[in-house]
Amino acid sequence: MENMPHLKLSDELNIKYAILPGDPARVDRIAEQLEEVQPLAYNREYKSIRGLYKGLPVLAVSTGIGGPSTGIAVEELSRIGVTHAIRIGSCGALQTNIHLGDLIMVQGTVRDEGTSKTYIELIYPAVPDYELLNACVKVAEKEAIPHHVGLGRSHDSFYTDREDEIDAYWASKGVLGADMETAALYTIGRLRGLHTASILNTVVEYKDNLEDNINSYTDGASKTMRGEWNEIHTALEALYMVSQADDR
Ligand SMILES: O=P(O)(O)O[C@H]1O[C@H](CO)[C@@H](O)[C@H]1O
Ligand SMILES: O=c1cc[nH]c(=O)[nH]1
Repeated sequence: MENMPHLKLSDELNIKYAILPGDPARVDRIAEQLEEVQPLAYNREYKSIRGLYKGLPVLAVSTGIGGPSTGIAVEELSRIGVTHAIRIGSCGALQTNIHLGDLIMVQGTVRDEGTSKTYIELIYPAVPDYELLNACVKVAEKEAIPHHVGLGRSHDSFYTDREDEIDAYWASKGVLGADMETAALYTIGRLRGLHTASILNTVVEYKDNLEDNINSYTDGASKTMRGEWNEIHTALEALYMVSQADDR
């Protein structure tokens, strides 16, 4: 048994399926959709619980903000035997038809961050596992959950003097939304043989005030909270679907 230095989890858990919020507070809201929940660890930004979804053992672990902490989480999860991981994040939309609480299923993401670059050159794509993302899309379609499928952009900064200009550029290239962790998850996950997907809940509409929206999100605005419930539900259903197919 090896206890991971950051997550403080070991392979004794023997759990293959994980959902990964950025925010540790989201772990408690994931718990509301699981049964037989057990707290596991809380070290730095990494808060973890285990629970059952329709009888399937699932791990929920927060990854913190940005690529570096996400990269560490992906590495340690892979070392303790996790094989499938879905990020349930939040994002700012980059298209005007995407509204608060809409989900973005990230089909590929622009690697505009530093962590994935430390692993492999930028010509390597940041893409999800096809089957896992497809399972997420099928759940959203079946349950009429508002969602969009397309490209994301993962970045490392929030408050530079060029944010509007950068957003306008990527919006003009058809990118749907921006987060900070999907590129590290997809790139490092794939290099380590993990099946990954990323679902992002829209907490800022395009051309809205970023700080106002983030604040209203933390205050529990209903559309974004509904989006969060939907992304957790979608990820859990998708993991369950894929686990059933793996068992056959
Ligand atoms: O809500 P999470 O999952 O943390 O995701 C988004 O929110 C944080 C920024 O506010 C960044 O981590 C970004 O990717
Ligand atoms: O605009 C936003 C909102 C959340 N997360 C981001 O990365 N950008």
